[in-house]
Amino acid sequence: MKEKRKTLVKFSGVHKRFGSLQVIKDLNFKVPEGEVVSFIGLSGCGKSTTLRIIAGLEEVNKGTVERKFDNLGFIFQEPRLLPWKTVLDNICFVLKDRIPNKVERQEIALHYLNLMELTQFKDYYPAQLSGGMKSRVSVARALAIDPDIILMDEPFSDIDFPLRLVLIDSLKDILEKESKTVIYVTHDIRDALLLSDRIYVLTARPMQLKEELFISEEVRDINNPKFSELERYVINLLKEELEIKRLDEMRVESIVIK
Ligand SMILES: Nc1ncnc2c1ncn2[C@@H]1O[C@H](COP(=O)(O)OP(=O)(O)OP(=O)(O)O)[C@@H](O)[C@H]1O
Repeated sequence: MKEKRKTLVKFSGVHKRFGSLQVIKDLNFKVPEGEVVSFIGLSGCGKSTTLRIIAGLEEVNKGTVERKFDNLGFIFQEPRLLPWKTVLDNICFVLKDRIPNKVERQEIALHYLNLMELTQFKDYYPAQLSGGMKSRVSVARALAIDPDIILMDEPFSDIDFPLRLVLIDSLKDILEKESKTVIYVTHDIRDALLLSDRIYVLTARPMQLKEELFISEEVRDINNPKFSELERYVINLLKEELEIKRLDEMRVESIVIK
């Protein structure tokens, strides 16, 4: 019998408003330990808000949020690196409390920089890096901390697709080997299909779950015809949501014009 995994995050009937703007409406989902779970939805639907709620940075207006983890790593949409420290030192800095030995800290940092194809830039300062390189440093930093759960908010959006494939491959390897739990937010369907065990497709705002998809190892391969089939399927789900959003906007405009 398959071992039942512990649930690290569970949303039950969650609602979130900013003033009069209802962003999340009756959202229900769970994130089991050891899974990579992606959230795919249109821009502005409420994905980052959901991550911020999981991280305890936002309160909800209604519903319950269960969090069964002690520490988390948060990779924000904009990489938050210390500008006065080199790439290597940015990572060593966050390891200070856990790893007292400096050489050991550097070894861990270099291991994750290598995975993100950044070894040759270890002595650069953040201002000398491109946007995509900074994002990769923030991914390496979150992995190095070894948290119970990692929240990733579109970390690869500034990176061209061929390099993204290489990085996603490295990331997949390490996530599998170390059985990490990850919540990955993106509007790139291919990233989500390549990385995830489970995908939550979201509706346009107010955000709800539109569909839950389980992705097998076999499908997580860009050369598998089932990959393209599933990609088209998700594109169509999002197109439906775009239509609904447009109709809603037209309705609001016509009310304003009246
Ligand atoms: N602190 C806030 N105050 C007011 N409105 C907010 C706040 N944070 C987010 N919003 C609004 O909530 C909605 C959802 O924002 P959010 O950043 O969660 O979307 P998203 O799905 O992550 O978008 P994207 O994919 O473009 O990053 C947006 O309309 C945004 O303007």
